[in-house]
This record gives sequence, C-alpha cells and structure tokens, in this order.
Amino acid sequence: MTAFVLASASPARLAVLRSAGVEPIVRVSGVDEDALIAALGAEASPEHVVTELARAKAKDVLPGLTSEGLSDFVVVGCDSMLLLDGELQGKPGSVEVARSRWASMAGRSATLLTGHSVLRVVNGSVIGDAHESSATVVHFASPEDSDLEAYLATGEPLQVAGAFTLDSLGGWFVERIDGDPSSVIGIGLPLVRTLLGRVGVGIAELWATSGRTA
Ligand SMILES: Nc1nc2c(ncn2[C@H]2C[C@H](O)[C@@H](COP(=O)(O)OP(=O)(O)OP(=O)(O)O)O2)c(=O)[nH]1
Repeated sequence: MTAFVLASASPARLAVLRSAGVEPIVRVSGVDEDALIAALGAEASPEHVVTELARAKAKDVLPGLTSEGLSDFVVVGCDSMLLLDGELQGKPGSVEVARSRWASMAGRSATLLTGHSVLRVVNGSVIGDAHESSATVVHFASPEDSDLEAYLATGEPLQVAGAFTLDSLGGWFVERIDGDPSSVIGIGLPLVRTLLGRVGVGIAELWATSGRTA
C-alpha cells in the first residue's frame, strides 16, 4: 500500500486531506523560502516560484522518511502565495502588513497560486515525480473598517498567504472565486489527483490505506 506523506506544517492542508479521506504522515520541511526565492531571481515567473518552493519542501523531507523504513510512499509538498498587482505575497506576519494588504485588495481580484510537488518513492528510490501550480482568482469584498480591524485582531490573517482564508473567518470577505477552492486553502485536490496519476498512484487506494469507512 502506498503511504501519503504531507511535507507541510499547515493545519489547513492537513484538514483538507483528512476531509477528503486521506490520513497523511506529516513531516515538516526546513526550507528557507526567502533564500530560495532570492536564488530563483527576479525573472522567475510566479508559477515557477511556488512550484519550486513546493518541490524543495517535498525533497527536503525525503532523507528522514527513507531512514524510517517506509518502502512505498508519495510525498506531497505545496506552497501558496497571492499574486496581486504582479507581486507575490506570502504571509503578512503583522497587523500592519495585513492591513496594508487589505487596503490594496479590498473590492478587487487577485490570484491565489499554489505550487504542488509529488514524489513517488519505492524502496528508497524516487521512481516518479510530477509538479504543477494551480491558480484560483479570488474576488474580495470591501470589509467595513470595524469588521476589518476585528478580523486583524483575531490574528488569523497574519499567518496565511494573502492575509485571508476562504474556509474560516476570512470567508465573510470573499465574494466568489474562479477555480478550485481546495487550492485556495492550500492543497488542490483535483490537481493532486492528476499528479498522483502521473506517478502511478490512484487516489482511491489512498482512501483505503487511510482506513476510511464512511
Ligand atoms: N485555512 C486556510 N489557510 C490558508 C488559506 N490560504 C492560505 N492558507 C494557508 C495555507 C498555508 O498554511 C499558508 C501558506 O503558507 P505556505 O504555503 O508557506 O505553507 P506553510 O508555511 O503554512 O506550511 P509549509 O511551508 O507547507 O510547512 O497559508 C485559506 O483560504 N484557508
């Protein structure tokens, strides 16, 4: 049976996978995202940046897994950033930055890009890999100042790419999206299904390994 390893500290990605019938093994990568972005250079396309970050995360957790004796598994790494006015934005990290992000995006649209990297490992060797990014256009509402300040005060927008969530408090301020909702949250299920297929893994077998009955 093929095991599913999520190379991410993201509780959102874990929740999406669990809701979709997969109980992953979680391993957190130690990738220096800022250093990798700098190394890719200013010419790198936004899609290439998030995909390379995802690939680096998946690759980073490999050595530990093979030493754990796993014989047949897939590793999935992801990276999400918001593309607004041609600039890729990660997590704001502070109320001030999150407030300025909302000043730019309220009432407008932006694209949430999520890079995905899938590695198939059998008996310690990578026998297949597939990488691709997904793009979802997010149409933002214009929150009332009091609501926005209350949202900022919760701390939620500080720790997520683009300073918003679709599936939590931020959902009150998203009018609609064009594209895959799971990709906005952090891991695009239809794209991961396609990438798993490219490395010879069917998604239903992963439900089986997770012991899902209902
Ligand atoms: N719940 C939720 N989380 C979101 C949403 N949009 C973005 N995020 C989260 C998912 C990720 O945890 C985070 C994006 O940051 P990264 O892609 O760098 O992942 P993160 O640093 O969290 O973990 P990782 O680098 O994968 O170990 O923002 C959303 O709509 N809902």
